[in-house]
Amino acid sequence: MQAFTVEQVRRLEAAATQEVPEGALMQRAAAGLAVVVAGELERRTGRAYGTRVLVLVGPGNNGGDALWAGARLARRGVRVEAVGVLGTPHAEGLAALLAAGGRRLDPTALGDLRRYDLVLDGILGIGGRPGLPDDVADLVARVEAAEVPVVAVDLPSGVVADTGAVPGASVRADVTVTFGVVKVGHLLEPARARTGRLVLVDIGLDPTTETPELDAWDVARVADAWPWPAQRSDKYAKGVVGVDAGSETYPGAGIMATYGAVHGGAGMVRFLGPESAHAVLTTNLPNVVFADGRVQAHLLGSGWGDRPDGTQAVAAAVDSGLPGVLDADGLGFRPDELPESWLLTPHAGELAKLLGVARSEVEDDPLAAVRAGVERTGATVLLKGSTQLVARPGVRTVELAVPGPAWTGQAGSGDTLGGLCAAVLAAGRPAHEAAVLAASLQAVTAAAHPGPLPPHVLAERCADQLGAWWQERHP
Ligand SMILES: NC(=O)C1=CN([C@@H]2O[C@H](COP(=O)(O)OP(=O)(O)OC[C@H]3O[C@@H](n4cnc5c(N)ncnc54)[C@H](OP(=O)(O)O)[C@@H]3O)[C@@H](O)[C@H]2O)[C@@H](O)CC1
Ligand SMILES: Nc1ncnc2c1ncn2[C@@H]1O[C@H](COP(=O)(O)OP(=O)(O)O)[C@@H](O)[C@H]1O
Ligand SMILES: [K+]
Repeated sequence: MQAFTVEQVRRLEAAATQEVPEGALMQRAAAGLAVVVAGELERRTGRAYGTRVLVLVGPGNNGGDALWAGARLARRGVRVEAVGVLGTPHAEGLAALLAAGGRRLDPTALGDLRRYDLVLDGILGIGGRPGLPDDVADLVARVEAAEVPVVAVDLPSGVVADTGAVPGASVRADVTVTFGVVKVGHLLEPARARTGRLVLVDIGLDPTTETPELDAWDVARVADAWPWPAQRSDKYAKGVVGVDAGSETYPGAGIMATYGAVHGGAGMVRFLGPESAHAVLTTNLPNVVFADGRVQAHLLGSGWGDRPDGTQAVAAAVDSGLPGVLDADGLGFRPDELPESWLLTPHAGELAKLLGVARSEVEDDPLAAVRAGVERTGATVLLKGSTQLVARPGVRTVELAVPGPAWTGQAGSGDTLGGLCAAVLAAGRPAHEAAVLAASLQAVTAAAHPGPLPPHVLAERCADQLGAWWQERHP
């Protein structure tokens, strides 16, 4: 699934408007919206006829969509009441609603919102500036407290369409019906969680003229793209990972990273980390080798702490000409320039440090931050967290891994993810693909095994998940 910016959507809409009569796009949007709302009413109450819908109407075309959809619903016997909450409502939309038997209410006459079966959020769409005025925020809070299902028109009002930021109050939608193309904010947290189920209505836009901002992977694409071994692949064809991770202070990081590399399907793992980790690895992963030797991909940095020879260790691995993953503390030892075949795996705090900005700056605009990470280092960058973004040199479109549950956010998950990435890299895949595939595998596995599983246990489940995908493909 691809997502676009507001500026791009405006261009696409302008191009489409040349081809059709005035107002046609809004009519298509309203028609699609009314179908989804009617379906939602039927699913929740068993019928649409006789149900009550409250339409919150802002000053722009987003309110227009909502009012025209309200008119269609009113003609089907839905009792539609509209309330203007910002500026002056779309004149033709309001007239259409009233003509279809809908009513306009004064905001002061709203009363108990629990009498409504559904609220339609037509306050702000792609024309919205961050932040809702206080009285609107109060009303939105009342809707949430009343626990009435909400369908958002195009975007949940209050979220930032181009970044996914939610700087203040915003609508929390159960369903968002968007038009033409998906917007960036639908897919990035925290706005993603406020979007609910996303429904895309075709209004005749042609997105092929624009370069997508985001390319979101889904599970089937991940499973299809996984570097499955060929029948004759031996351990070297699958790829050898050299894990130089952990330290005497943090031996666990090296162990977690090794679990990731083994369970991500590496043909062999050479462990080059601290000796204190050897006994645990020998007991639990006796296939791990402790001798130095040839590898197809490096993994460095997790749990290094303040390693005295960190700079030299990274330089030697990069100079080998092989691809690699540089994680956590290793990021501080990177050379000024890295090749695209090296994957950096910072979380928001680490990327902020790398860029010399506040963590909040990364969190408020992760797309810009991950691109800046590439610009700064020359490497491929995986920004970890609740939404995991991958950017690489010379490519505008940022890839988005399949998201997973928040359970994964615990110490050591990043270390195992580094190992999973290195396994895919060793199999010969480019760094950006290794990042998306590994991050998605971890997320999909966590979703299938909810709960606070320790990262090394989750890594074992990753191997099971790969096995399940393999079986689906080889029945
Ligand atoms: N274009 C097309 O072809 C199609 C568009 N479609 C629909 O149109 C929607 C976009 O419509 P839109 O451009 O009218 O913007 P919209 O989001 O309704 O709001 C703008 C108004 O809100 C105001 N305002 C903004 N932020 C505010 C704030 N924080 N607090 C207070 N006020 C604020 C802002 O005021 P201003 O910035 O001018 O001061 C302006 O008056 C789009 O999302 C989709 O639903 C579909 O029908 C398909 C065809
Ligand atoms: N809210 C979240 N939802 C889903 N996954 C998350 C969330 N927060 C973190 N994660 C996952 O957990 C990992 C934690 O990585 P990181 O912070 O580097 O941990 P560590 O360095 O302790 O191993 C991330 O890569 C991501 O995969
Ligand atoms: K809206």
